[in-house]
Amino acid sequence: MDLFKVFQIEAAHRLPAVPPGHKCSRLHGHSFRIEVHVSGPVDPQFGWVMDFADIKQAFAPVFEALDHHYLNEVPGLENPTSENLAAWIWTRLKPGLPLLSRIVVHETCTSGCSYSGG
Ligand SMILES: Nc1nc2c(c(=O)[nH]1)N=C([C@H](O)[C@H](O)COP(=O)(O)OP(=O)(O)OP(=O)(O)O)CN2
Ligand SMILES: [Zn+2]
Repeated sequence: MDLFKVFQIEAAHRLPAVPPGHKCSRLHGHSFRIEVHVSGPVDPQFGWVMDFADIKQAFAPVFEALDHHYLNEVPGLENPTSENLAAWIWTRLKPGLPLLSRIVVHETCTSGCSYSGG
């Protein structure tokens, strides 16, 4: 069974590796929507894979590190593409959330990426 919880992060960034004149080389912001997915068996006693509140608790340090920050200044996010952000979140969540199966980053309403580790 796969379950997920969605978080919204307001943050600014610019992409330093894009060619000169690319719109994303300019400072801009997004309301990033982050889906955190976990997969596992349904516990027959509780009727759930895990408590949504435990996903929220695991995500809290990530939220604090990213929300209302300039992502380029966050260590490890010097090039804050959706891809790098998804991998960055995965690396920080996986140790405390072993059932983590996927991170989905919605950078805009029409753009994003999905990362399952590895
Ligand atoms: N592979 C990636 N490509 C782009 C990324 C990225 O993280 N990974 N990021 C950007 C920009 O940060 C940009 O904010 C988002 O790009 P885009 O989808 O082009 O944004 P628009 O609002 O212009 O989208 P439209 O729906 O096409 O209007 C760029 N590329
Ligand atoms: Zn952007």
